[in-house]
Amino acid sequence: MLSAGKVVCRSFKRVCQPRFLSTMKYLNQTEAINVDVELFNEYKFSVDQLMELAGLSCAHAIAKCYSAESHKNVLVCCGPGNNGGDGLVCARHLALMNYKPAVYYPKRTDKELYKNLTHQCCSMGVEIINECPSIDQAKGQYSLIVDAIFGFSFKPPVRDAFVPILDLLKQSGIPIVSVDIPSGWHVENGPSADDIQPNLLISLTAPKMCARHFTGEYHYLGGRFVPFALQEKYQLCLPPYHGTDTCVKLSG
Ligand SMILES: NC(=O)C1=CN([C@@H]2O[C@H](COP(=O)(O)OP(=O)(O)OC[C@H]3O[C@@H](n4cnc5c(N)ncnc54)[C@H](O)[C@@H]3O)[C@@H](O)[C@H]2O)[C@@H](O)CC1
Ligand SMILES: [K+]
Repeated sequence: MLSAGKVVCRSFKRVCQPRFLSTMKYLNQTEAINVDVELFNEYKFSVDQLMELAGLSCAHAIAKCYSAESHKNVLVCCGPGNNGGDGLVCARHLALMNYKPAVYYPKRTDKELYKNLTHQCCSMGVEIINECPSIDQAKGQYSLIVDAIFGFSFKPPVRDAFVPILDLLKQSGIPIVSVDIPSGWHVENGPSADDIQPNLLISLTAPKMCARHFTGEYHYLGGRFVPFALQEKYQLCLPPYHGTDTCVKLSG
């Protein structure tokens, strides 16, 4: 039985995975919001449950692409919404995985969950920086930047408070890891000419339409929490995760 299972598994990977990749759904903004609402309202997940799994999967995807030895110092930029929350969780897990993350969180959300996530980072020795670093400071200190500024609820144009940090991401040349959506990109139409170009994109739940325009090195899917019935309802055709992995490589 075991060897028959292995054969099925091997042929599944070889024959079926490319089919999944070509039929995988890329969600528009409304579909992304609807899946989100359904997870909370129908399946009764709490925000912090999903955020923990999302942020953990981001830390795992980062570790698969950039080792703590070669990319120890990581600047994690967090925005005001749940994408920023994923960033705070990711920073905490990176610290546990022997990276040295620092968090830049310019517009803090006045909610218990975000206060707790920030407190956890502080208590675990993650530096919280209050000023947006200059390009020279960033180049001297960080070898990787995590972009957890805006996710699927972003509506262009970028408001003034976030222009300096997005300029840093555009101009520093430090590799960028974008969580769910490259910040500043239109969620459906993708980037305009001067938008950031991440090296690693970690789509969460299912890729959004803008991910079709991603040309960076690695694309991963994380957020392994979507119930099979919900995957079927939205015909997500997600690729199979391997074993106990929390993320799966889509390209790279
Ligand atoms: N089920 C899901 O789909 C899950 C989603 N999660 C994360 O949640 C994200 C979505 O979170 P949210 O809906 O809170 O939204 P976002 O985190 O995408 O951003 C919303 C925040 O950004 C601000 N904002 C929007 N447009 C702006 C602009 N042009 N300039 C400046 N600020 C702007 C809004 O005022 C709001 O504070 C996803 O992308 C993903 O990262 C995960 O935490 C877990 C599960
Ligand atoms: K982002």
